[in-house]
This record gives sequence, C-alpha cells and structure tokens, in this order.
Amino acid sequence: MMTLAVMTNDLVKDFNGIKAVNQLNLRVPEGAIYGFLGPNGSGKTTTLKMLTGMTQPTSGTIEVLGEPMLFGKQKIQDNIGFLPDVPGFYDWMTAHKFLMFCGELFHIPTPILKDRVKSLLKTVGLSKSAKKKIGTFSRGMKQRLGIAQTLINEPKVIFLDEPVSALDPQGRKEVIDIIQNLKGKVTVFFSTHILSDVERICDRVVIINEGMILLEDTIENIKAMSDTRDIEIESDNATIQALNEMIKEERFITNIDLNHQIMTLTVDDLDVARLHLNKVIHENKIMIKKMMIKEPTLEDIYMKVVKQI
Ligand SMILES: Nc1ncnc2c1ncn2[C@@H]1O[C@H](COP(=O)(O)OP(=O)(O)OP(=O)(O)O)[C@@H](O)[C@H]1O
Repeated sequence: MMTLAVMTNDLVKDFNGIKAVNQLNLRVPEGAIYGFLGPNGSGKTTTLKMLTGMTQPTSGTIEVLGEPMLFGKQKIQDNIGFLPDVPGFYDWMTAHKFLMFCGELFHIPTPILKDRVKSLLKTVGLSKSAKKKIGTFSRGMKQRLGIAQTLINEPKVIFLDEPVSALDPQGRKEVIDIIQNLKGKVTVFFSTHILSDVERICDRVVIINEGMILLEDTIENIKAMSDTRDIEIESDNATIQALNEMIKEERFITNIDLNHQIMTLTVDDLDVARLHLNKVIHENKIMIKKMMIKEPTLEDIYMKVVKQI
C-alpha cells in the first residue's frame, strides 16, 4: 500500500462565511515532489498553514506522516519543515549563525548541528557565503537559505509556499535544482503558479480553485487526459497563405491560427489530419520547413481547467 506523507479528509477553512478551503481531500505519497497549484486567492497559503499546524481547520481532518494533526497539541513540527511565502530572516546574522540558531531551537546537540549546518550550506550552494550577513543576500540566496532552514531538523516532509515566485529565472533555476536534488530524501509539498517548474520536477500535481480540487494526478496522466492536439506547420509567408486556402474548409480542422510563417491547426482527429495534410503537401509540391504535433503543455491544461469554473 502507498504510504502517505499527507492526507486530508474534507478539510475546510471558513473565514466569516467565505470558504478559503472547501472539502479538500489530499493524498500526498511519501517521497513525492508534489506541486500544489492554483491561481491567486485559491486557498494555497491557507491550506499550507493548516497542514503545518499554524491555522486551525474549521472542519475536516489532517494526517501528516500517519499522525493525526491535533491542533495546539501536535508534535508534528518536529518532523516537518516549512518555508513561508515571505520568510523572515535576521539580516545581521550570517547564514551559518542563522542555521545554528534554528538548529538550537530543536535542541540538536552542537557537534551534530555543526556538521549538519555545513552539509546543508553545501546542499543549497551557500558554503562560500556562510560567513556573510543575510542582509547582503539576494532573494534567491535567501530562498535557498530558507530551504536549508526547513531541513535543519531532518524532516520527512517539507512544505514550501511559493518558493520560486519572486525570483528571476536564474534564481528560480537554482532553487528548482535544489528541490529536484531532494527527491528521494524528503517529501516536498510546494505551492506555485509557475507551471514550467512544476512540469520539470513534480511527480504529482493538484490544481485547486476556490478551495476545491479541480484536478489531481501525475503530470503524464494529466497531459494524456487532454484530447486537444495541435499541428504546427512552418514555411514562408506565401506558402502558408496558399496552404491555408487549400485546407481551410476541411472538416477535421476546428481552428486555424495564422502567424506569419507559422500555421497552427487544432484538429479533432490527429490521424486523419496528418494523412490528409501529407497528401495535400505532397500532391501540390508544397515546401514546408517543419510540421510537428504540439503536445499540450501543463499551462494549456491549467488554463482550461481553471477557466471552466
Ligand atoms: N485571515 C484571513 N481572514 C479572512 N480571509 C482570509 C484570511 N486568509 C485568507 N483569506 C481569504 O481566503 C482566500 C484564500 O486565500 P489564500 O491566501 O489561502 O490563497 P492563495 O492561493 O495562497 O493566494 P495567493 O497566491 O494570492 O497567496 C482568499 O479569498 C483570501 O482573501
């Protein structure tokens, strides 16, 4: 049986009649890199706060690592790590001092803690900046330090609230690479709205809106589920126009999008479309640079599911 790192049953958080989280049933397998997606205000932060024991649910239950979350009494914080969306640091502390300080809060014996801090600084690529003040750090460096802090107590699961959203592409890549390297060592539950990152590293994804689940599955299954397939054809402008005239009345085409040298066809039957297009291109001796089938991206699917509501 699959071991679950996080399980919620009918989780609800009501703020004066507004259900920020509404009957949420999450199943996060142990060891997964789990992407928690949703537009602004969909309930991600509220969920994360409940999962980490900081906010009391209105109703429903939470189990983390098989232990029921008993609000106010739980020891669960010893076994989890949490990086809030806007982490706070003492700017005057060095990275090394900060991690030592965090470890002391867990009463980790000093010799063990020293080794752990050293190894964590290496994991997040901050060994060379260990003695620098946090106030001089870039956002990306702070976020990496934040990830090291979530790992200080050797948790089995860490929760990261939008860890990459405020970072530039370089900073994002560094943080995403670190998360990817944690695979197999710790369960990572992270919220984000940057879909390309999710696509690259997540095993499973859940998309929520208005506190409810719209979709929950592996990335492959989510992509396979989408039945829309586009065909992209590239040539010079005139050829594209000519081809458009030849095929625009075909019944298998549901939409044609022309963008100078690129024509994108949305079709209802990919096989019929390919056969017919090949025939037209061959018979009319049309020179094309490229014809390819565009797989739907997670972003296409996300936009579709979120818009349905
Ligand atoms: N303390 C609170 N009191 C009242 N309403 C709240 C409170 N916290 C959140 N909400 C409401 O709950 C809903 C969900 O908010 P939440 O911050 O969980 O969403 P989110 O998905 O994390 O959004 P974002 O990506 O913008 O941070 C919103 O409508 C928000 O206004």
